[in-house]
Amino acid sequence: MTAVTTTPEQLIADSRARIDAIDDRIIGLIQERMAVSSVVQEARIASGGRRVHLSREMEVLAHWRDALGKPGTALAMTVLELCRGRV
Ligand SMILES: O=C(O)C(=O)C[C@]1(C(=O)O)C=C[C@@H](O)C=C1
Repeated sequence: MTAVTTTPEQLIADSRARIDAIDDRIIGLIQERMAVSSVVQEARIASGGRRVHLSREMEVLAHWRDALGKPGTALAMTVLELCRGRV
């Protein structure tokens, strides 16, 4: 069997490349979420409703908090702001 040695520098560089790739996927998913969220908001506005739906936002915040703890709530608030603007 051949031992494969990795230097710390190589491990860090490889891991950072993976992190950058993961960040690109997260950004892509957020952009996709923004587009879907716009569809919902525009449909609601077109039928006489408001852009913001607070009880639904509470469900979204709870979902993120349950998965990621308190920082998940802060992250979800930022995601919601990206999706519907500032309230
Ligand atoms: O689910 C909705 O009703 C949406 O409009 C989507 C969404 C979201 O991005 O999650 C955006 C604005 C609303 O205030 C609530 C939630």
